[in-house]
Amino acid sequence: MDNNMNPFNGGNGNGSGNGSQGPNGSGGSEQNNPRRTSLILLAIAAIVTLISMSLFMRMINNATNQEITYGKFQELVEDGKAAEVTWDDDTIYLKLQQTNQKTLFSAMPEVTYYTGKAQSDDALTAYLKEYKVASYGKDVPDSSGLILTMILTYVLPIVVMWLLLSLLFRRMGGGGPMGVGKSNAKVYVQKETGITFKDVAGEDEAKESLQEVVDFLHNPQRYVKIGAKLPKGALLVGPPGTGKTLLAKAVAGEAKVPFFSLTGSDFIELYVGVGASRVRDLFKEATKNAPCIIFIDEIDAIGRSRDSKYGGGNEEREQTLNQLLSEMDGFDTSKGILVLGATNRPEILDKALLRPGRFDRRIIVDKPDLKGRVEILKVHAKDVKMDETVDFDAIALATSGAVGSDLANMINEAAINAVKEGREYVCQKDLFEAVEQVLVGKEKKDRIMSAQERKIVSYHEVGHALIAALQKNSEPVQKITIVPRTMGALGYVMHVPEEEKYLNTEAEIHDMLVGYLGGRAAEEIVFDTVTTGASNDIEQATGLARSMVTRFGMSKKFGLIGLESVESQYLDGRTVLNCSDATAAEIDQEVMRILKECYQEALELLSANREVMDQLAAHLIEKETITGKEFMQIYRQAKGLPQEEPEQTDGVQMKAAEQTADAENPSQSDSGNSYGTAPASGTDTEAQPQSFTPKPWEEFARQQQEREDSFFSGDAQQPGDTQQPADPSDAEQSQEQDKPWIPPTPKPENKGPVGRFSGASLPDDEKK
Ligand SMILES: Nc1ncnc2c1ncn2[C@@H]1O[C@H](COP(=O)(O)OP(=O)(O)OP(=O)(O)O)[C@@H](O)[C@H]1O
Ligand SMILES: [Zn+2]
Repeated sequence: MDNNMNPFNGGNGNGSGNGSQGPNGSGGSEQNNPRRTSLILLAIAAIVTLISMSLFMRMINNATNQEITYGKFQELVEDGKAAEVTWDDDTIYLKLQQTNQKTLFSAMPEVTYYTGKAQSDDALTAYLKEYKVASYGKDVPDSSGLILTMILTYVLPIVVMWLLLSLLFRRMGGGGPMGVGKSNAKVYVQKETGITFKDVAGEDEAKESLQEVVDFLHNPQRYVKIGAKLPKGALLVGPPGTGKTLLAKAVAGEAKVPFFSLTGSDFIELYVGVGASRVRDLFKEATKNAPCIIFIDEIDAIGRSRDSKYGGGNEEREQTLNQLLSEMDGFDTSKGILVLGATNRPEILDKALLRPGRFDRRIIVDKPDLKGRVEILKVHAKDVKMDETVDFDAIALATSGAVGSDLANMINEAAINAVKEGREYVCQKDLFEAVEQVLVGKEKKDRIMSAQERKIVSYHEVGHALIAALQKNSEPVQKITIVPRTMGALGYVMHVPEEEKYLNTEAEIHDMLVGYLGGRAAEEIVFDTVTTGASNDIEQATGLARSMVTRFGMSKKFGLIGLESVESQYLDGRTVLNCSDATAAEIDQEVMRILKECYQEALELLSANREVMDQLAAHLIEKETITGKEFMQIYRQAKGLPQEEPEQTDGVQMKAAEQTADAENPSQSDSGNSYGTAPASGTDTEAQPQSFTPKPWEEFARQQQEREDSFFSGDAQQPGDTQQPADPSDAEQSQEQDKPWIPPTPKPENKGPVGRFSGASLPDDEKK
């Protein structure tokens, strides 16, 4: 529920395309060993075969050859029983006359008799001639032919078999029959990657803790002299795409030591025991190369808790983990081996892995704040040509909740957009477009919507925007559009916060809820019927309202009770209820009550401003997209307010930023009317954008200006609290891209809901 609100958490924000994975170094020396072993093995196999073959041949020989005395030989010859006699240097061989009689044994080979040769060749020839026995001197069959046959018959098949097997094993990824269990760790020395702390923007605290480690690797003696020990391991923890892998590489780069990089799943193979032997191998190799860094990415793949709650009980994984635990105990840190791990799910790691002496440092690599985002944008914009309109502060403000990989992706999209339009420099408009692309997808220009559907969507979006404008606590509207997007939104309202926020007040959340429901309220007022387009709004509103009840202690009925806790704070922010079924039913009632009240309020606000709404909608239908500035102009005019920009308000009122967007997606079936050809599908609704978390209060002033000049600085997001506190729940609707999201909440203090959407900027002045 709630957690999902945060679109950025939703996983779309994951890694940018840059290869963030470990480096592929050259295969190290370990390659040679398997090859040598294979050769030795082949030789042994051949020798064994030959020996056993020759033994076998000798046995057959023994059965067919029989030694006799010389006297017996003479007797056989003289009796005329000999059929043929041959001899070599010192032996005479004799075959008997065939008996013609078929016996049981006739299939047996003929027996050859042999005896020592006592005469010279000539004498023997003469002697045999006398008895008319056929004779051939030196005509013994020579055994070399036999050996050749043997090789062809027996050794060749063995070799062929060996080759086939090796091929098979290699296919299976084991590096030859003997390669199973070798670690795939690639050694690469930092020079090759050239990543240093400078390439990692934001994340100053994480860099600081890692800096100490680097220093230790540089001068271990200094620490050893005092008696300090290098931490054995440090665990980098944080949401996907925040730069954990990048940081690990930067540590190796800064320390200029070899860097062994593996992913947790590299250890696990088909056979039980392979993982453990890979771990052993890895540490052996690392010890040889000390000082060095071992980096295990996605360590949860092997470090998952051994109890069954998180899917423990896998023999291979347990063995691998046990081996890792004992290796980490075993190595001597004064040699300078540091194990870095990275994970998005620290909560599922085995406790034994986290205790001091193993991964004793936990380094949080969280979503970047406003300043961090500006820095990340700058790092990635280094090699991109930008013109003078580019203002990273405005982009950063609009992307609260975005992580490093999202921002890297946005810069790249912007550059691609500029090229598409034939420009040589990237301008601010490209960047904002890229932000929207990442949040809500590209414009879907080929979707033709019927006039009626366009009208419905316009009123729906205007409903959201107008509520924002009428409320005090909403974020300013940056842009309203009814151009459908590929991620499902049929239209959306983008809000940009005036400043990054870490907390949301109850009033802000309430206004946010009313804003979410404003789209549906507008439909009901104007068309007397409702469509499926509000599904995402409803989902967002429900999640937010639920978090108010279960996590923020904002319901009178329940008071300050924690009814839900967040389970995976860095990934989807999933929550679990910790209350009885009866209470769960009451929670539902309470959520329903809150939503009903908010909807009622939205209906009242919009009904009271029906004319303004009609004017705005007419304008939107005609233009398709209007900026926040245009929106405010029409709004003021319709309300008879002075046109100038309002002053800034004091910092106090911060609005959470959020955007509301809605998507409408109507699936036809549902209530939606099916007017249009468009396939609207429900999908639309949901495109969720990612949400970024909001940030601090810096810069109020700036924002307003930006707003004014907005090219259109739109943005969407609401800010929730930035850091983790927030809950997700509040996130806004996804569909529209504007969702606010709430960040996961780690710290209690901050949990705020997240941003709100709607706030029109103007309202302040005019406040309803
Ligand atoms: N703080 C940052 N500074 C500069 N670039 C960043 C930063 N964070 C992320 N990036 C960009 O995002 C890319 C992906 O980051 P990285 O692979 O380090 O994320 P990760 O935290 O390891 O993610 P995962 O948990 O999904 O493995 C980097 O290659 C880099 O281009
Ligand atoms: Zn909506």
